[in-house]
Amino acid sequence: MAAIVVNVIVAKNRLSGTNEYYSYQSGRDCCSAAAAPYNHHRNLLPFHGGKNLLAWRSGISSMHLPKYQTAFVKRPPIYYCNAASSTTAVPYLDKVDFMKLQNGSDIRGVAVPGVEGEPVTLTEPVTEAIAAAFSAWLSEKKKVDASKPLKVSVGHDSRISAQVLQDAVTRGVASAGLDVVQYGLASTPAMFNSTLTEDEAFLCPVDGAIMITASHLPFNRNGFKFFTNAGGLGKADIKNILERAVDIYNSFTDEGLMKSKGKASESLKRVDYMTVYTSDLVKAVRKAAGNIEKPLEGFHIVVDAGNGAGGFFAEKVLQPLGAITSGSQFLEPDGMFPNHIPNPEDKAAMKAIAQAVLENKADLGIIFDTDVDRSAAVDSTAREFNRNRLIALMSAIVLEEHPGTTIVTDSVTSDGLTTFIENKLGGKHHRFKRGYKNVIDEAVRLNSVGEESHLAIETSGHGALKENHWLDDGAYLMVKVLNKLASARASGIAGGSKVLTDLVEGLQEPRVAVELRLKIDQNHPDLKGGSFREYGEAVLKLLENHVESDPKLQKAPVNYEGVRVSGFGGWFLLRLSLHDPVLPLNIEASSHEDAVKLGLAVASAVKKFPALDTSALDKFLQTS
Ligand SMILES: O=P(O)(O)OC[C@H]1O[C@H](O)[C@H](O)[C@@H](O)[C@@H]1O
Repeated sequence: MAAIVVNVIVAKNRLSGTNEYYSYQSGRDCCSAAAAPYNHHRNLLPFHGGKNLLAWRSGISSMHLPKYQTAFVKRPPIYYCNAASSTTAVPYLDKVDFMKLQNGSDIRGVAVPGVEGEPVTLTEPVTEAIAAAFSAWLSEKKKVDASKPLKVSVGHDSRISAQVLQDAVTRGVASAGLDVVQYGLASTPAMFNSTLTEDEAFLCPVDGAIMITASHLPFNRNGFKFFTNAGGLGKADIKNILERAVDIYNSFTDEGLMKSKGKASESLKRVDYMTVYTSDLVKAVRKAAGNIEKPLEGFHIVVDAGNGAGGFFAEKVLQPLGAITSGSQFLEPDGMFPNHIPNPEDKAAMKAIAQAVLENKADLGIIFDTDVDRSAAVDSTAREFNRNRLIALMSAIVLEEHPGTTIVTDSVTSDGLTTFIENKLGGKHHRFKRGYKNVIDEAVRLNSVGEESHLAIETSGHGALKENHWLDDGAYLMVKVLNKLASARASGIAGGSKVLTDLVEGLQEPRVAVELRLKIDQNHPDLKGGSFREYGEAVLKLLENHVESDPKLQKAPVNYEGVRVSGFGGWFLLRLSLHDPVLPLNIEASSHEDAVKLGLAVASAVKKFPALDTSALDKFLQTS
């Protein structure tokens, strides 16, 4: 249970039965500040839009925390009158809408209190119930041999709630009778990989894996991704797990919760799995370079991990391969993300790595998102390989190895990319839907019906290759880039990252490329009790009708989501967000004027929907 009393976070420590208060001040300007005294919390410096940040943590090992997160203040307990110990349902557990925690094929929620309007949804008991539900789901999927319990690996990114949630996940899995192997700080792809690795010394392969992450979302969020050796769980399985979690949560008793703590300590093991995973990456580069020990000797490559989990790449992958990594930045895990959002789609993040490359006169820059399933790069002149350019680069590499293969991408890729893949590289571009799971599943499907595909990749920087078990792995994408660098040099081509830049030569890029996100107000009377999805579909239908009656616009002949339209030398796509009550609008054109013409076509349709917040579009149309 968590209650906010005069802005101070009060959280019940279920196991000790006490409530604990913690507050701390955070933000760039206060890294060295100790915890704010209880009476002085109102005087905290403004942070994140002027809000005071107060956060609760318990049981977080200081090992994983940067200096300003370690100074928590413990306050005397307040006892709730209904908090008596019980062997029936636990009375202080909040009512939780588990189904709202589903975010496509992930689970996401708020794990840290203190942000106005964002109450904690991912509490320890909720987490414990979800982990127990996954374990029950897994036991049903796999044939359980009673003499050998199933094994589940658990890892996390750098978020400040990671340790608490890892402990709760451990209790949930153990309470279901499964063994738990904790990896600590890990990447999402490493967790999937642990279901495939054959190495008993590292207790692998595990039967299931749980990654605790909310990718690039703000510090107060967290979530879970689940894997078996068949890949990441899909939407239907996540829904099933959440339904199971409701029942488990509702039948929690104090006694049961105490027992799960005991079981957790009995069935828990810890393993340094990242060593196995990183040595596999190193081996892959060495093999591709003809078994040279240090194929990157002399290359200067800087890494920007954005204070996420990707710092390992410099020391554990690049250095053993001989690369110089000085100037690498934000490698230390810090769940407050004090430098920039760890997201290769973010402009500030790309600017930071580009600057680091120039300052260090490096050959290449590599940047990861928080949990390392996404990545991007910059060449020695600071030219970015992200979004369409990353797809173009990866397509060039993969099509050299597999001529004519189909490249599956998300829906917001540019027309120039299609021309590049099909005319310059001789491949086939299959522009599918947004969502990394969607593109991967589509590539797998194409192969199953006889259409060869070796790469599924999104503009977001998610990418998976057939040769790597369709594992969605930002680090492996970079391994492919490194292979190219190393093999070019082995065949006598000098010039560092120029070999990469040359590979995307000829890719036409639009002068203007924007994404405007139009929010649907779910409480607006115009929804007439319907869902935001139905409302969004109605907007799309009307837009489609408008387009059909306008001779200057042409609907894309093949399109898998939303309304994609060409006109004025550019294109737009309006679609429903995968997760949010939002209609993202992407526009690309060769001039702002043409982009505005496309935007006006959308505006004339969307204006008829009062629950749609079109201010982002209006603002775009007003700028000249
Ligand atoms: O539909 P949107 O709101 O733009 O979100 C789409 C994105 O959602 C998540 O971040 C997924 O990891 C991405 O694979 C996906 O592309």
